[in-house]
Amino acid sequence: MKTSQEDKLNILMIGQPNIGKSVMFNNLTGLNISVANYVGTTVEFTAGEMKLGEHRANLIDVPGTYTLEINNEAERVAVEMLQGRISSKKISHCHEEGGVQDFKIDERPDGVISMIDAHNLESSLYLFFQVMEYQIPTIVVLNRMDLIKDRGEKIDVELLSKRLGVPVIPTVAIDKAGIDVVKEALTQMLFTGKTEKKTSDASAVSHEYREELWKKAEAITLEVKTKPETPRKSTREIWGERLVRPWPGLPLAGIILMIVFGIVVGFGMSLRRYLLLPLFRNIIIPGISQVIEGFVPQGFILEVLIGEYGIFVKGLEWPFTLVLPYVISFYLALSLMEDCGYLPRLGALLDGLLNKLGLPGSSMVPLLLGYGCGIPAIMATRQLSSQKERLTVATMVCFGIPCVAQTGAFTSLLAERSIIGLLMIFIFSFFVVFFAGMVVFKILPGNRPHTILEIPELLLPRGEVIVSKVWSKVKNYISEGALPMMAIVGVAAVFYESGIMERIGEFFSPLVVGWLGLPAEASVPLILGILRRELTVVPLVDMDLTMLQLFTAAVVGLLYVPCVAILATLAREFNLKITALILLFTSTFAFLIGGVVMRIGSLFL
Ligand SMILES: Nc1nc2c(ncn2[C@@H]2O[C@H](COP(=O)(O)OP(=O)(O)OP(=O)(O)O)[C@@H](O)[C@H]2O)c(=O)[nH]1
Ligand SMILES: [Mg+2]
Repeated sequence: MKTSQEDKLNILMIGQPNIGKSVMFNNLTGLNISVANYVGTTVEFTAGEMKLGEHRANLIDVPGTYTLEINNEAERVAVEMLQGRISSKKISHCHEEGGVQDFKIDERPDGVISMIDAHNLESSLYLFFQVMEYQIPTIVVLNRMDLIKDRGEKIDVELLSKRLGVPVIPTVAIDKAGIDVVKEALTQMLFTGKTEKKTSDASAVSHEYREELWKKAEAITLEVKTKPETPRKSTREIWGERLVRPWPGLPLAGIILMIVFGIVVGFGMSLRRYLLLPLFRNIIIPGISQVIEGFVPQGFILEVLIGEYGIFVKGLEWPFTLVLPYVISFYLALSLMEDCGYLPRLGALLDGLLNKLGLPGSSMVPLLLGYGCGIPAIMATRQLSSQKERLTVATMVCFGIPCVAQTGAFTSLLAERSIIGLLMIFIFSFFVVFFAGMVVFKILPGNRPHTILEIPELLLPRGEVIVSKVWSKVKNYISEGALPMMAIVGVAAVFYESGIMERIGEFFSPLVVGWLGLPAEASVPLILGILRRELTVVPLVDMDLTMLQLFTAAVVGLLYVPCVAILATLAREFNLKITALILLFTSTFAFLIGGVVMRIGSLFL
């Protein structure tokens, strides 16, 4: 085995989507990768190190797949992984200290953890049989045993193990139950058992063959599973079903979304007003300013550091008091919806609407992720089954879905002046996204493939998961959002103090002043916005704008180009031509529609 960690063995964890692989991965490696209650959380392979007694091994969390028949990108890479033909770039290797490193696996893995969902035994077994064809030493982890108990069902684990011919370990990953036994079984398989690898390229996927596998899975399920005499449904299951039916699902969805909006805006605003703003304005910024004044003489440098637009004034105020409160409130709301399994239910409810665009309900997840950040959203489109769907959803995300930082900026900009204005921006965004999706889907060649929407269990959200998710997003925002924003403000401060900003303003003034009706200084955010999306909006907070100007600027900011990081993701996931087209169309439409909004608005306001 040639790996970058020469002496370590590589173990793949393979199973269906949303059955707890990533929770198990975190338990086994002590790392903290993202977990969510919907299909397709893991779109990249993640590798981490696992201690097995005195040995160490690499564990690789493979994104969930239903089969190994290469129906989509995730399945293709899973197969390449089993065959040991994967390029290093696709795997992010996490360390306990944090950080990600390139990792390489160019031979067949040494072992497989085939994760099986106790709750969905039959279809899990189908995948298991396909994994077994690669003839790699395998153990089965039978997860979500708690859900079986809820229903009053039983699984004969010993008999299952006998039928499958490999060790089967029952677990409840979220309660860390069974983890030690999994480690023990792995140690046995890898270090005391025979790990000889036979070569095999399993690709026998004829129709008859698949039928045969299904029959086998069904027969074993019938044999090992006992159902209670009077099948009972848990309250969770009953509500899980109610929420996807139009009645009472739709009205409840309305209420839930209002609550979410309330949490994001209300909680975020209170955090800003009562905690972060006073903290930064009255304590942190004056404190830093005092220290800097102590040893930097009056002049250009002092102005860049602590002048009106200085690095330690706006450079702290914008990221930490304008955006951070909403990063916290948004991820709190999203994590709650994610963890309890509500997101895909929303997808199912809106399936009809999405179908009108030609999109499956499952595209709801990448679209909603886009409200956090466009990058994971574009990556999550990998789960969609055709290039046409992927591109449609990616375009929708780029065109009109504000990222969380931008939402924070919009809220700070508009909510205090007019909640209706803020709501209108979101409704407007919704229409733009819908329209962009419809047009792109029409233009692109290809048919609508048939897809099935997977609805996960409705689960009670757990406090510690929510806290750890929000915390990891906040850490991520500080290192990848706030610090770069400070640096950009620093550069802008140099331009501002040296008078270059004014000249840039003059240059763009026909467009910004003449067409959009904004003051000349508003061209600055448009330039900064290419670097970070929220910067199209944030600087406007400190300008003295009318309501119509605010709204126009917000519309331009919303439709304006995606930030550089998203452009890079687009280029990587699709290609340069598509990236360039998206860049061209977003910027053209932003100015075009911004001007039109201003003209129509001035008729009324
Ligand atoms: N009831 C119950 N829920 C579990 C268990 N293990 C995980 N979960 C929940 O199942 C959901 C999915 O967990 P993940 O670890 O993200 O699933 P995954 O298999 O990695 O999913 P993909 O990355 O989409 O393939 C989360 O909400 C978990 O909290 C378990 O043993 N019992
Ligand atoms: Mg996962």
